[in-house]
Amino acid sequence: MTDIIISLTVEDIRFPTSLEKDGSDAMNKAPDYSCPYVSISTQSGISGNGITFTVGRGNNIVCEAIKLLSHLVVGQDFNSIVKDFGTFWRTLTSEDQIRWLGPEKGVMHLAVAAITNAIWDMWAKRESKPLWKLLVDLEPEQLVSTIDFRYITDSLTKEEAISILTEMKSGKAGREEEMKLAGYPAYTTSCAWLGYSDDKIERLCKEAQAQGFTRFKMKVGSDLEDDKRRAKILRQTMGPDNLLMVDANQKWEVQEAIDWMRELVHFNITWIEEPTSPDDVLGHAEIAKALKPLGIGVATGEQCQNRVMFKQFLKAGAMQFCQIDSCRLGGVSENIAVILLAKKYGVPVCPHAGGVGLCEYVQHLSIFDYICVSGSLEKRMIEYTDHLHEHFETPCKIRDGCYIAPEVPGYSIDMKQDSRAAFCWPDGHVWRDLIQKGLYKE
Ligand SMILES: C[C@H](O)[C@@H](O)CC(=O)C(=O)O
Ligand SMILES: [Mg+2]
Repeated sequence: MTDIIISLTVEDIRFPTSLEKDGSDAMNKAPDYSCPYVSISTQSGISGNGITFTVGRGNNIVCEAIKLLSHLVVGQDFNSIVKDFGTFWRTLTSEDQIRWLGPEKGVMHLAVAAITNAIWDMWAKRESKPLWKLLVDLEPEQLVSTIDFRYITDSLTKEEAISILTEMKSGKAGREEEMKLAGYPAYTTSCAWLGYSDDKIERLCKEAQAQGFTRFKMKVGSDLEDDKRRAKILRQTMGPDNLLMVDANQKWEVQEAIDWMRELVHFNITWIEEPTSPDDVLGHAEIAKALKPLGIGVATGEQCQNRVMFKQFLKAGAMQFCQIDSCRLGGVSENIAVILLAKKYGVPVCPHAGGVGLCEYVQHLSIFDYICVSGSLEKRMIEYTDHLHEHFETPCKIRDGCYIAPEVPGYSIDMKQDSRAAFCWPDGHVWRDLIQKGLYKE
């Protein structure tokens, strides 16, 4: 039986997070967490929502890119899509003329992510399962059929992917129980955005510890003396045994990254994230080699364009922590491809979640990773940021510093109608007020 997709709409939703410097870092000094919000529905009345993430200006361009792709979605049979998701995914990334705008990178790939995330949400809702559970219950062959293996077969074939998933069937039920009871370990970035004062960092770190967090990330890269002072505050507040990660958001040259991190080494740092350009595989490899004797790994991925780039980072020893991004990669299927690649190369996956809705999303991916692919929590944790959860119908839940497995069907991204109306750019009343006060320009 067919179930034709009859509509795809997109809204430009933005939050004025830059007013409080929430989300600020060395490269993005004043981000306004934003998302194109896609809604898709079928003739039988099933619907799904999806987002991708931007930091404000340009969100409208991604909305336009989504509209440009919509003719490839509307009119398609939803049941046929989920039967052969990989083929459908390729139609979105390989449209004869639009492909020139990527391929599989930048604005067009963000658009693919929003659309396919919405379709996965719709699929999970139809099965009355949270997305992670849909993934866990799919047979290896069907799960693998959602992936486009083009350009990665030299490193991971369909057959290898199926055998990884088949081997990991053993112990799945126990791991699923564990995720429901104890959850997946998290770290918080929310104490130490670059624009926060020293007092605020100390206060937020204490509050986060009281909530059960033992792992923290701090933004670095603008001024070395500032970084040392802030790292000292954090270390003193969190104590010597808790984990500290730092994130430079692409600020440095390769040698500069190595030198800067040598200056911070005595703060006992687990990883340096995005030390340099996200495209510089060999540069990352050089940094990783230099920092290995200091016990510091390199983490990257939030701006890693696609599975092909991840393949190179993983093969070159250029990332010790693989930071998949639910909205930068082309949705769930491409994230699964990278999770499988990471397993093959023995690199732990620690998803990026600094942005609106990303915590809601990546919890599903990591829980699936643990149950079906890695089977391990060693060196693995999901980022948590404490912003904007109140706008979602089913926000992620953190207990004792861990994400608790979601129970509600879908991909946890339904945004409240009131929030969408208030924060719609530029006509939502929140934006109208801010524009009128002269704080923003249309
Ligand atoms: C602009 C975003 O807030 C970015 O700083 C997030 C990020 O790098 C992270 O969460 O990691
Ligand atoms: Mg980062």
